[in-house]
This record gives sequence, structure tokens and C-alpha cells, in this order.
Amino acid sequence: GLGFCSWKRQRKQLLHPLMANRSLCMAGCSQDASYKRLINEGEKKTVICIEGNIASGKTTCLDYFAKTTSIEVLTEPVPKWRNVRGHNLLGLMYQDSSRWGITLQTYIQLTMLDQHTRPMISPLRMMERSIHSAKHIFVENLYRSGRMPEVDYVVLTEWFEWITKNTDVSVDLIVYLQTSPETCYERLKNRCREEEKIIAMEYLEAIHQLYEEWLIKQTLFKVPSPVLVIPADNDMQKMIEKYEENRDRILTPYNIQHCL
Ligand SMILES: Nc1ncnc2c1ncn2[C@@H]1O[C@H](COP(=O)(O)OP(=O)(O)O)[C@@H](O)[C@H]1O
Ligand SMILES: Cc1cn([C@H]2C[C@H](O)[C@@H](COP(=O)(O)O)O2)c(=O)[nH]c1=O
Repeated sequence: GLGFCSWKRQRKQLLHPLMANRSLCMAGCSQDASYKRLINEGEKKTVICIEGNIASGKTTCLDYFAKTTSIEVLTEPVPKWRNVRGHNLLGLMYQDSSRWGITLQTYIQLTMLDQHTRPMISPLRMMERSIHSAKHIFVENLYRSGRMPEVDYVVLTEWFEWITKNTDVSVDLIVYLQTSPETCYERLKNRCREEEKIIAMEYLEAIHQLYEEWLIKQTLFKVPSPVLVIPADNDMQKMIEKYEENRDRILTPYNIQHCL
């Protein structure tokens, strides 16, 4: 069934500047509405990231929420990765990941930083993946599989740490679309993106394992927000039902923290 990944280990970390006022507000306000108003009037806006393996259904999920809500939706900038002034970095990486992994991941880190720091046009932003998963899943996989030299990994890590320390790339909720690698393999074949034809089942298994270590076991790297897990192996109709069941939890992440 559906379930929240335990966030208790990191509860002490206040994710929203206004959360610091939570006990004060809850003591002074009789209604939750006052607290919500306080959040809405605050400077900080809410960022929800949809995470999951390649072809797990993230874009489809974002499209559904884009159609059925008025929130800001940012899909992954894959078109940029396929065409940087005429160069297809995604294609180059899949052809020779040892040579082009660092090039693609450097550019992805830049485009993700651009997404996170872009002025928000709505109080609620839904993003496909994040700078965090690009680093903790994809860079990590290249490094662990021996296809990225340590020196490249270290330079990307220094950049990542500088960015997370000096810019606001915070996330309020991660929605993890949890699929089996087999499901992703099927969907990937159906989607038929030219560059990805080379992807083997083992690659999807490795990405899956890293996602599970990061977001479920929480043993890989610090998770930047609470995690809502939505099993996503089902057909489209069932997935829409699940999105509807979880609509409030997804769109009002602070309610989740109230429940913990
Ligand atoms: N629940 C589903 N059942 C079957 N096919 C799906 C489902 N969700 C998405 N798809 C299809 O699978 C492929 C990958 O979905 P997509 O949303 O592009 O995944 P992602 O953005 O995670 O890579 C697309 O062809 C999409 O139409
Ligand atoms: C974030 C990120 C992505 N990629 C690759 C993996 C896929 O081939 C595409 C993204 O497509 P998806 O269907 O949205 O998963 O880009 C990568 O190689 N490195 C990354 O950091």
C-alpha cells in the first residue's frame, strides 16, 4: 500500500523557515487556518519534486497535475541535454559514459540549478527530479560503476556542496514513484527515446537500488525533505486514482509534517 517513509530521523531539521514558529503559532492560534495563512504569507514557497527511475512515469504524473491544478510545473530539461548548441550530451553519454559522463553531469547540474533558482510564478512548484537526485543517483552510479574517475567525481562534489551551501535548492516534499526495474524497462522500450535504446536492464536495476538506498533505507545521503512513496507499477487508470487519493498530501506538504 501507500506509505510515508519515516522522516523521524531528520525531524529536528526545520525545513521551512516558518516551521521554527510552529510551536509558538500552535500555542497562540486556535485554528490550523492561522498557521496556513502564516505559511502563505511568508516569503518561502513550496517545492515538490517527483522522483523515480528512468521511465517510471514522472512526466506523465507532472502532466496530470499540470492539467488538473494551477500550480507551476517544471519538467526535466531533457531537450537541453539533447541539444547544447548542437551537441547531444545525452546521446554522447550513452555512447561512451566514461568519456562523456562528467560533461553531461556538469551540464545537468547547471540546468538543475537553473530550475531550482528560477523565480517562482506560483506559491507551489512541482519539479521533475532535482539537483539532489542528479548528484546522489546518476553521478553516484557513474562513479560506483567505475565509469567516472575519482577526480571528476570530486570536482562535481565540490560544485554540488558549494551550490547547496550558498544557494536555495531546498525541497519541501519528495514524491517517490516506486517502480520495479522491469516496469521501467517495458515503459522505456515503449517510449523509444533514440539515445536510450542502448539502456540495459542492469542499468535500471542499479538506478533503482540507489533510489531505494537514498529514499527508502535512507542510508546513502541525507534526504533533503520528507518522502511520500507512491507505488507506481500500475496502469494509468490506477495511477490516476492514486494521485487523487494523495492529492492533498502532495499539494500541502506541511500537513505531512503535522502528521509525523
Ligand atoms: N502507469 C503507466 N502505465 C503504462 N505506461 C505508462 C504509465 N505511466 C507512463 N507510461 C508510459 O511510459 C513511458 C514513460 O513514462 P514517462 O512519464 O515519460 O516517464 P519518466 O518521465 O519517469 O521517464 C511513456 O511512454 C508513458 O506514456
Ligand atoms: C537527472 C539525470 C538524468 N539522466 C538521464 C537518464 C534518462 O536517460 C534521462 C532522463 O529521462 P527520464 O525519463 O526523465 O528519467 O536523462 C542522466 O544521465 N543523468 C542525470 O543526472
